[in-house]
Amino acid sequence: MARIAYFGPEGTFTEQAARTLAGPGDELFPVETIRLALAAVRRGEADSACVPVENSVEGPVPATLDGLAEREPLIAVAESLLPVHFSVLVRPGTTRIETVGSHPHALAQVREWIEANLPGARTLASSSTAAAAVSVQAGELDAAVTAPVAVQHYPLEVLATGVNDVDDAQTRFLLVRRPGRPLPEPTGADRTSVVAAAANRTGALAELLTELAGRGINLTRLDARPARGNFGEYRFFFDFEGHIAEPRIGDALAALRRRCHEVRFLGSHPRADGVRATVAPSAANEDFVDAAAWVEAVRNGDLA
Ligand SMILES: O=C(O)C(=O)C[C@]1(C(=O)O)C=C[C@@H](O)C=C1
Repeated sequence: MARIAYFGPEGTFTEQAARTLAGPGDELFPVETIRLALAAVRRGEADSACVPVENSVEGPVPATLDGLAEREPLIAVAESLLPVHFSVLVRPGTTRIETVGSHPHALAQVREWIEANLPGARTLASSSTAAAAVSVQAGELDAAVTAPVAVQHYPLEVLATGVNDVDDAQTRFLLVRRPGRPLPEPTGADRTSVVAAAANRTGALAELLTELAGRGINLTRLDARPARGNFGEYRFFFDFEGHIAEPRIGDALAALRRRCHEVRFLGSHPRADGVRATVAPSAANEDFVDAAAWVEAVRNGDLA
């Protein structure tokens, strides 16, 4: 039985994602912020944490990226992809809506709906969608933009549902744990994540990308976040197809390690969408194994 901390309170999208990732008998508990969910794992109060990492409309979740790049390392061992549809919840009997709250990622995905349907309402950021529902219940907000399941957790009414501006929006969530145990096995449909700090000079990022491209590795995400030390210095977050157990991926990670003053491995795990890696010609794992065997044989004086 594992204890899984999730970005709560109850009724968030993250709770739904955590339920898809939990095993039978696992115990889930809500934590107020992404930072605290990661801290619970670092402190050993949780075996793993479920946190959002990227949304197809609003992009990366900065608190998760920064939280994984700093302090003791954590490793993503699984992911979940959820369709994101929003409801607007109000207290029963509400007739006037002056304030609408939600997580900033959620507010950004319903901007057009609010402009068209609640003109003049002020939007206010909450720590999560469900935290906004708690504020509505407490009378601090008039309406909350939440996951449809939130209405099952709070004594509120659905004013409208399906209010998202983009129909097929999705959010990807990670299950992270401390290092020190074997990684998930490669499946052929895996994602590897790293964060790297390159030197602040011409072409440094291009060189890293060339290391990946030259090994036929397909990127699925690239984000930059301030390194927080010197203004203008950035950390780069790379997600790409493949698993560190594969020779071409191991080879690429070794190259990033050589080129960067800081590289942190953030995990290799199966992709939730099951998309198998596309491998460029001459970049298959067998090609790497074959080429390494040839070099070894030449070194030994057996071949020329
Ligand atoms: O607040 C929640 O319900 C969350 O799980 C967070 C979060 C996010 O960070 O993107 C998850 C999915 C939605 O895109 C909106 C909010």
